[in-house]
Amino acid sequence: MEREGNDCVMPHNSNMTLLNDDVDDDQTTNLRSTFWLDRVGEVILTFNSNGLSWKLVESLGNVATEIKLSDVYAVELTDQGLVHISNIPHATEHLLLGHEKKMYRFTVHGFTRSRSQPSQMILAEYTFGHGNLQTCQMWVNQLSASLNLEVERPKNLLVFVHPRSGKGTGCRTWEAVAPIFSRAKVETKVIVTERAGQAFEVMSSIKNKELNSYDGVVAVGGDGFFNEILNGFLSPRLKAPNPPTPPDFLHLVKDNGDSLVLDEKETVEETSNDSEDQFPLISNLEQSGSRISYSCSEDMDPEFPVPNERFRFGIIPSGSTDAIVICTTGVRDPITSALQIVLGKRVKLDIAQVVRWKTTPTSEVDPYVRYAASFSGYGFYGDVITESEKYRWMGPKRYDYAGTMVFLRHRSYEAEISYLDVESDETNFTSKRNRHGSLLRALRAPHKPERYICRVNCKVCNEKPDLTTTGVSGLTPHLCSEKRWVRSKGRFLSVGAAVISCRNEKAPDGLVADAHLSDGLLHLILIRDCPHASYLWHLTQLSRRGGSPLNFKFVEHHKTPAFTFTSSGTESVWNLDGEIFQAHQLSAQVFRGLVCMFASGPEV
Ligand SMILES: Nc1ncnc2c1ncn2[C@@H]1O[C@H](COP(=O)(O)OP(=O)(O)OP(=O)(O)O)[C@@H](O)[C@H]1O
Repeated sequence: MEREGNDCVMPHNSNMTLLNDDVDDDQTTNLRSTFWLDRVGEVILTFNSNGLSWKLVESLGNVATEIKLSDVYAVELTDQGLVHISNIPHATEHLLLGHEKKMYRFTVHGFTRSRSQPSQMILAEYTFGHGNLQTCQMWVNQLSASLNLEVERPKNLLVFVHPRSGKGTGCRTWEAVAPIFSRAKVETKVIVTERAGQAFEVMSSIKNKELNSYDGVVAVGGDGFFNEILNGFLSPRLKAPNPPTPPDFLHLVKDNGDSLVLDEKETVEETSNDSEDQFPLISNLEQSGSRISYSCSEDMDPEFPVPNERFRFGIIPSGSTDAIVICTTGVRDPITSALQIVLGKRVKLDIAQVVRWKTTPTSEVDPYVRYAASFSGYGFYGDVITESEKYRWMGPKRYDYAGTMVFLRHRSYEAEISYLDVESDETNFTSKRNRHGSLLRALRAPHKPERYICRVNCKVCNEKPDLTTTGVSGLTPHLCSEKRWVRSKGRFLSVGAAVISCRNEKAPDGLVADAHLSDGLLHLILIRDCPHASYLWHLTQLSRRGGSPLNFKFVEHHKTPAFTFTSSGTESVWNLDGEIFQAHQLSAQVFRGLVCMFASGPEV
């Protein structure tokens, strides 16, 4: 057997770090053996609390290659088979010559990161060969036992696949990532939908007991499909009060004799306060006289607490826009999504509650609640989604076509919007927000170029909410008082409320570059009627990385936890997470970090 050279080859795009022997010796070594690493050569393999590291036996240097246990998603004992045993730099030559040996083997599955796109995770596997089966088995047992201690990782998932989403590749996308789940020993119950609304029905009718047997739900599809699953989950389980509204808005609704309208001080029955520690803002509802309650159906199906830290949502992108997955994982990549799911990543996501009071100007008041994870938009956005439905056969290109058609029409709409003003009152941003000067600046100056971008371990999102500040669902009566409501009336080309930045391929920085995944604020963007050319300029800025789409006189940008909308005309089409939503009059609020995603946030 030839051993030539002593260089160690780092896998392409490796995220592995270099260790020297001194560092290694400081760790408690669990195992150390000599193996043949496929395509590298004979190595000394060490397993310690840091993870796995290996070093070529004949290496003159003392560097080793390492992979952290947290970056390993599976370990498998493979059949006896061939291992390429040649050392570098002549490996290619030997591989071509078929320099290999039959051995017992085990494979460690992990990932590396793309150099050009740090959020993108690339599958990596390392196959170690040994003459003794028991040695391989012992390593596999030890590594598997350590992986089992990673309690955040899911074991059982409900997976919905939308076969027709995007370019109609939902099933193929799932087939491409399914081996990652089986290698990681994650059980999956897969439902391939046959029609719109099916995932909603399954999620809303599934018994809490069964839902509890899953660690989460995965959507293989686009934003609209995720929205459907989210609504199916929340609609029967989250009993939250309606959004706060200005007094005249409520009167308007009440005057119409609607008995379902909750008074702001009315208390919804509560059965548990488990969420208090994890979601202080949401538990703060109680302080404002309103409470979240959990459902408990008549046949004594156990309650399912919402919010719920354990139960998470995953998205494997296969849609037309995939803005939610880009914002939560950093890329539009099924492999990255699958890895973040099996590795048990977690990030909290704000959810907007949108209550439609009237569908059309003449319809009866009939409150209807929907939830949105990314965006709600009226005017231009509603028209584009309506127009695009006519061209579904075009696939994702329908949005370009519909967008152009709607832009050319240049329609504006008369409407009245009221929003809770939390930006102008500095006394509200006490304690923590004051201590983070940059956060305060980011809240005060919507048009300032300085942007505090949401990223992995985001300070803004992780900031413990201050109960005296603006709170999402924890709005105090003080914050909802009349003087806090600011009214904007006129003709608008569009009215938009972004929950997250909504980054996508058409708008690389998103609609609002400095929006956060869970800061408890909506970004209300009002585009007032303006010349066609000015609007084009705004749209052009949206499509450019580093553009300033909000820096126009005809654009209003308000960070707010709640707003109301009343159309003064007959048009009533909204776009909720990419789906049509008819609403002549609505109110909305955001719940901070209401759901948890299997994602780590973007590496920007
Ligand atoms: N089997 C199915 N056939 C037709 N429509 C379906 C099916 N399953 C789900 N849907 C619906 O299709 C809609 C769009 O799904 P999805 O978001 O995955 O696709 P998309 O191409 O990205 O569209 P969008 O851009 O609207 O998000 C969802 O609202 C969902 O309810």
